[in-house]
Amino acid sequence: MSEIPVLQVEDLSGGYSVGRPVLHDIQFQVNKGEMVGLIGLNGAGKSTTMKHILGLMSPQRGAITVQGKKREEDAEAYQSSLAFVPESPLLYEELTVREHLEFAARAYNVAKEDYEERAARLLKLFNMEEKADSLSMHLSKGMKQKVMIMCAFVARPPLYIIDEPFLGLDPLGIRSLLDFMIEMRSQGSSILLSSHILSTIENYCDRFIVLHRGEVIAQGTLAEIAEQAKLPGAALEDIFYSLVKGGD
Ligand SMILES: Nc1ncnc2c1ncn2[C@@H]1O[C@H](COP(=O)(O)OP(=O)(O)OP(=O)(O)O)[C@@H](O)[C@H]1O
Repeated sequence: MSEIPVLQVEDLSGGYSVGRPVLHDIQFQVNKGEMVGLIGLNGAGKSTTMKHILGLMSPQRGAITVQGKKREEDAEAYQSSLAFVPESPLLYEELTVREHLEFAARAYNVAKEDYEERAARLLKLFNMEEKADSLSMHLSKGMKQKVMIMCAFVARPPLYIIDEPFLGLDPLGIRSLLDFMIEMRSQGSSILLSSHILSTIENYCDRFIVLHRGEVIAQGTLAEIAEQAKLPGAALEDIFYSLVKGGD
């Protein structure tokens, strides 16, 4: 028997006002231990899809399940199964980096020893040891983004929802993030990642979902979407360009 998907989005339609959906019958899943890239032009509906998954918006039609459960069935279990890294950092100005990590660990009921080990490793990996006791208002933009990323990874939920994480990160930070995501995936975590940096995610994601004007116009492995675009062997950027042009 196959395992239930960690995330299942079924026939999702939704948007910001009733009668004017931005998303139309979105259908995809993320399985255990998979990293899936959500790609699309500005305004395609990537963040709106993520807001629905996070429970910040309610579907107008369709359903979303995380580990087989809808948010309405058990909001606490649903919410603790996922961590979100937003596109723009949202931090408490008067808290230090370490206090943010502690706060995240407490919210996800992480045991003290696990927290200490994870926090030390993340601070080192993201080159933030020297800033651990700095207030977040004294951090650079990229450092703030690193705090959001570290808070998600300190929690270690089964599912990560990561919205355009590379903007503002330096090349070392990008590499650290990619390596860490690979490690989490190899330990069975699932990741839904949106990014415009197609050449970066091309070699890291197991599958891709191409959103265009609120619809999924293609999905599958690189080889599968290349087939759908009739461009076997092409790079993700060329496949994407061709699919989006064809979708207009
Ligand atoms: N708060 C909002 N109120 C009304 N409409 C919105 C709101 N946020 C986004 N939209 C609309 O929803 C559609 C999808 O936007 P969304 O932010 O999901 O796109 P995106 O794929 O994440 O784009 P980007 O790559 O620019 O981040 C767009 O038409 C946008 O104008």
